[in-house]
Amino acid sequence: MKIAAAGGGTGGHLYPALAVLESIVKIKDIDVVYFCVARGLENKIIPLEHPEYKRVVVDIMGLKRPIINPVNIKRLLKIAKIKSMISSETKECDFGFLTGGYVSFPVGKALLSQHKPIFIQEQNIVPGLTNKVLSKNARKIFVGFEETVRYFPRSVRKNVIVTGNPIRIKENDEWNEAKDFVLVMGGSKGSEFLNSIMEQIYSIDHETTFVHITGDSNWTKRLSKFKNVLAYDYIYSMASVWRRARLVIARAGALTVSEMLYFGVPGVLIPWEGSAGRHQVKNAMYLEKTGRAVVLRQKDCNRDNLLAALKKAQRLQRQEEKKDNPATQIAKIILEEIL
Ligand SMILES: CC(=O)N[C@H]1[C@@H](OP(=O)(O)OP(=O)(O)OC[C@H]2O[C@@H](n3ccc(=O)[nH]c3=O)[C@H](O)[C@@H]2O)O[C@H](CO)[C@@H](O)[C@@H]1O
Repeated sequence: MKIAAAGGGTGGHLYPALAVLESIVKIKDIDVVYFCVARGLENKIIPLEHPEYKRVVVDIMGLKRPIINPVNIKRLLKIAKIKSMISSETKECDFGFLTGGYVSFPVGKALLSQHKPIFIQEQNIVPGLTNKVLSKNARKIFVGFEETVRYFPRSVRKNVIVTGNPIRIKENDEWNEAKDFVLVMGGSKGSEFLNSIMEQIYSIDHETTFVHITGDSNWTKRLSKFKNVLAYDYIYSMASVWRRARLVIARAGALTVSEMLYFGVPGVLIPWEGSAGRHQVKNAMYLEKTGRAVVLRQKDCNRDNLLAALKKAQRLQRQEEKKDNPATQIAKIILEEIL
């Protein structure tokens, strides 16, 4: 059997897909065909970590927001052009697992036109456009949060299953450069805003150990001059990092938020206000409501307010790592449906 998988551009779409695919393959020997965005993170990570997957590179770009934009006509025409290439690849596949992002749209459409079942997974509290459209014909829709269900059309809600977001735990994930530190991360691409506000904190806090993922080699060099800061462009073994962290200061991408809950690490969230439908704000608010984070809006985020938020977050206890990974549950449901 063969599965057509897509979801990428950023880690927030890619890692949940990998977590589920790895769980599926553990149970049943299925070949994976992964549709990658040419400039997406998946096009870099998959050859490194899953050279056995067939990689199909799709050269498209996401639609600009707001949707009514002349640039989008050109982008939609491009999607139409590569339709036949995608269809000839999905012809070989038996079903699809899609985690959103614009590449999932043409792949989902191609599978549906060939009458093949698709399964989708939504990470954010507010679903993305691709998942909302594809949900109408999806066999099952897996969501990270209970609140997400009401954002799907009434007619498809019976197919929505609340599982929590799949957590990617890589085999041989063994980062051990530090322990009991404050992790700083701006999602899978880093955040210029977090990098620069944290530089102000580092210039006065010389005691706390920080592990800071910058997403940018210039920032890594610049922040490495502080003795108590371990700066990285990117880390490939995040499970071990989470297991060793005491607190986190981060953007509120769905996977950051879900990993905080899964690994039991509390922290300060400064949501990226530009996210579609302001979904990061909703992700962050959810975590604050559950008592696992202090939320600081970017407009209020200066050095002193961030220090105060950090102090407040220090009162939140670290919790035990969760035992059940939603990735396993999703894999089992898909296989029950397919086999
Ligand atoms: C800028 C942007 O478009 N962000 C979106 C993107 O998140 P984005 O990928 O930026 O961030 P997320 O927090 O959702 O996920 C990041 C993922 O990358 C991993 N990681 C991160 C840094 C690193 O060095 N190594 C590493 O493996 C994290 O452990 C996590 O699994 O998709 C998410 C899920 O749809 C959305 O909620 C975000 O709003």
